[in-house]
Amino acid sequence: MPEVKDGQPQQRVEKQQQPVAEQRPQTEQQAQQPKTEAQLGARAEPAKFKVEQPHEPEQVEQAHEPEQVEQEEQATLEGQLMGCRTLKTDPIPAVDKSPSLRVLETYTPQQQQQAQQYTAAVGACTDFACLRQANQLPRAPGQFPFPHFLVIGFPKCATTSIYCHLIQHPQVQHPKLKEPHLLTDKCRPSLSNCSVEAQQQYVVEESDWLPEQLAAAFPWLKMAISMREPISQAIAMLLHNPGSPFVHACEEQLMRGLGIQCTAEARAHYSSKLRQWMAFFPREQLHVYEGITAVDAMPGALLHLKSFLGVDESLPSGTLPLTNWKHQRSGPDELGKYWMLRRADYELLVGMARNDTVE
Ligand SMILES: Nc1ncnc2c1ncn2[C@@H]1O[C@H](COP(=O)(O)OS(=O)(=O)O)[C@@H](OP(=O)(O)O)[C@H]1O
Repeated sequence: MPEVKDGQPQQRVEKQQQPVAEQRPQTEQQAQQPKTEAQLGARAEPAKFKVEQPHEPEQVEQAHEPEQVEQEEQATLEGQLMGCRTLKTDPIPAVDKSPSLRVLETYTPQQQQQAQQYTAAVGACTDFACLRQANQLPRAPGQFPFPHFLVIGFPKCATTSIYCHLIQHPQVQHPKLKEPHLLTDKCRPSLSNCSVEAQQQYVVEESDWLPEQLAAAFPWLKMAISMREPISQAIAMLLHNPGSPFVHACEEQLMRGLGIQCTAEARAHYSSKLRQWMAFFPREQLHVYEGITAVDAMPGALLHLKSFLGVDESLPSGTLPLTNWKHQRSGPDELGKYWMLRRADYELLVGMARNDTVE
């Protein structure tokens, strides 16, 4: 999970070089690869909710020459941006993150020491109990407790693009992976029982226990919740992996124009999930935004998101990249056969969406 450092130092000691293969968790192969049926099924289930979770604490790096550190940081960023290409051939341009480090110069030696000690303590943790203890340490001005925010679901609501945008923000300390899969059902029923090893098996995207546990462990946490107009969200869910048995099972309905039964399974069921998060987090810590996938609404939605997170709204840019879109994952021919949406089917979908909204 990105840790926002509100105008405060990005601790270079937190950076850890990885082998190139590990640096590219969201490469085209991985980010754009169709997910397995189990993954798609899990997303489609009403009880599931996608969570971008806290990143594995990074180890303290050995001291390096400043030039070498700079080169390594640039290489790391380029590695991460590999999975954030707008199109297969157009990488998102890297931005200069150095201005965020200048705030260090305004700190007194004691504040610098506090900032470094806090960052090192948090970075050395391998479980939630340790993290809770590290968060008792004094922090430098502007230094947020860690983790500061989560970007949570819903699936197919441009979360990859949001990750790609935020990892370039100089005030955001981001996870190495977009979805680190840090929490697994081995954590149940208590996050404090989790070791980092256990947490890495697979995500528990379950809103029945997670909000309560997270609120208890990190009461300051801010939650950004991305939503999308429900019809295109459901269609995107269905076409996440056109070659999958899940889609084949629905093929007849899809060929008729996205049959109601299949689409019903793929729906996000926004309200029931949101209710569970709202039960445990105060409203001011929840930012629910929709329309970020709509051309007209995107700039405003992006500004509001960054304002909620407490970071400079103008950085790294005012535009959300377009990543992980269906035609990038599959050829247009493969998808094309599913685009014969008839008026009657469309009206059924609208009716379903309206019911969702009423609910
Ligand atoms: N900037 C921008 N504008 C408009 N639409 C956008 C943008 N960025 C991502 N998207 C669309 O978001 C869909 C992918 O969402 P996710 O990355 O959250 O998908 S995933 O759940 O992580 O697989 C995917 O939707 P579909 O193409 O309908 O599948 C993307 O096209």
